[in-house]
Amino acid sequence: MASSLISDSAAWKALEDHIPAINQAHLRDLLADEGRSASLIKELNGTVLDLSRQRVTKETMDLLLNLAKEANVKEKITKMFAGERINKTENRAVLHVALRAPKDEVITCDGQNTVPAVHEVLDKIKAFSEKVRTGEWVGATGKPLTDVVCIGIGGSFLGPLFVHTALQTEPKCAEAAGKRQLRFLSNVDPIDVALALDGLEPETTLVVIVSKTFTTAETMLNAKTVRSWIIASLGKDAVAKHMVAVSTNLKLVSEFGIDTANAFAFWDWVGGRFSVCSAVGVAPLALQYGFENVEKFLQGAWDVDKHFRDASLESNIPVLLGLIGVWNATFLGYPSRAILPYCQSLSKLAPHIQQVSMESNGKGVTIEGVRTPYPTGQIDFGEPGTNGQHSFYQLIHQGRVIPCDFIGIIKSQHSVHLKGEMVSNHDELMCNFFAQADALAYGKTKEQLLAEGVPEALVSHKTFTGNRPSLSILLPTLTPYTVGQLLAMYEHQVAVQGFVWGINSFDQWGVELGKVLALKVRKEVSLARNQGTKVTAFNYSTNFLLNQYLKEKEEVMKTFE
Ligand SMILES: O=P(O)(O)OC[C@H]1O[C@H](O)[C@H](O)[C@@H](O)[C@@H]1O
Repeated sequence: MASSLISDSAAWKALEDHIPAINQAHLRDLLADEGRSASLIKELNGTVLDLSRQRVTKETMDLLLNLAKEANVKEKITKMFAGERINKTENRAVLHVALRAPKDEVITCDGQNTVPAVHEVLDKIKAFSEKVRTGEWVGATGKPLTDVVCIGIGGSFLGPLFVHTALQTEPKCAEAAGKRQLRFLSNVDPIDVALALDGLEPETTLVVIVSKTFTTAETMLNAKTVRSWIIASLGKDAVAKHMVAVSTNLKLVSEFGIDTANAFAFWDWVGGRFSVCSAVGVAPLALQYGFENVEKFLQGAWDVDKHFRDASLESNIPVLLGLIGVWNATFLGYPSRAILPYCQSLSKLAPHIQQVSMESNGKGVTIEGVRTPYPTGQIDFGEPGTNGQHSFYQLIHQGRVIPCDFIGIIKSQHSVHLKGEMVSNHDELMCNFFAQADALAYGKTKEQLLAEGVPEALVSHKTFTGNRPSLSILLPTLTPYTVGQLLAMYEHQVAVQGFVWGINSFDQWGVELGKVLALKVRKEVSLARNQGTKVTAFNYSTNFLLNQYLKEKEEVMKTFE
């Protein structure tokens, strides 16, 4: 197939030609047009998306939609849902949507309906989690397993952590969790092992090893370390009662010593960073919050999936989000995006979306392998508001332009209103949510400052240029259902961006080189430690640093087995 670059298309050129017109317009003026604002506000099952503070006009949106047509976005969505192998470099389908499809849906891959297999695993998790939660499944000494430690990294960690953090303060979920604990062990740093196991007893702990491949070095070393912790206290036979696994590689699970009857499968058509709705997230979350709550989370994601699959481009929320992302990152030249939830329970949203977005779209070539002459991907970061306001917002207001995603919740998980205070605590938080978006858009002019009597010498320091784009997402509540919606909106936004850029959002070759080099370093470190020799295998700097590091003999504080 001849490779064609989207940037050679007339639709792309029309957008480039349109940039000067947008550079003439200030958000202050654009926001005065109420019709424009109304047309940029969308709603889906109670969740509102407001794009009116983006640097776009009706013409921009039309041109972006033309670009989506030129890039065959609709066809690509259809191919994704049809189970075509759109992840060409790995020859895989991309079917995380099948993970949340209800039983009566048909989503095929290689002529096979995937939905029954998905529900078979869900049923297995339901039965297992209920047994553990009710105490029918006990540990080696007959005690119920009240604490769960999940071992996994990357996609086998960030999604479950995000959802867990969002649900742990939700009243119904908190009640369902009771005194149970869910912890995560991801980093191969032994400090993370110490933190994850601190205060836990092996006899009441269930370990869930989560790894798509079951070969990830960090996860395997952590799994072996925690297995030793269990064996040291309860003996070898305890492993079957205290360790279960989630993986696509059941052969390696079994070789590790885990009975595959206690393993929860998923499939190669689920990418790691899109796997939170598979057993990767469902197993730990069902253990903590009960299966019914996790079902509602899947339902929220599925409702957005259906909308993404069926809605026209013009009214399709993930498509619009994706187009705005492309417009900002590629055409307006804003390489970053800040994810700013005004909700402490969403504190792990940004780290999760970082992987979903940056591992997916951080590519330098098109799906046909041609170097992209235009920038792709976004640098994502974020913190909950109001914390971020007292940290990095200075740069966002007066330094570089960073498009912001503001996420607010209408009804808090925890309402407090002190007598005598003008507003409730949640209202106080949300006042900031509303104020920040307008502060960025409108800014503050020299004239306003002078009228306020600001001394001349300070005027330029206190001036805000404004015209800084943001979008607002308003969720009615933060429940398993809306967390599912939010997740799917971001997942599909990322896919749309990749579809437009013409890249493969579903592979991650960029993580390989470092892993391979680490193997070589490991070999040299082991040799040097065992033989007391100096490292000479690398460049001057690496040899120097390694020898400096190896000078000190490590004092091992703990050895198991
Ligand atoms: O689930 P695993 O096979 O252990 O993989 C964990 C992680 O490994 C790599 O870093 C990949 O880049 C990630 O996409 C993946 O999520």
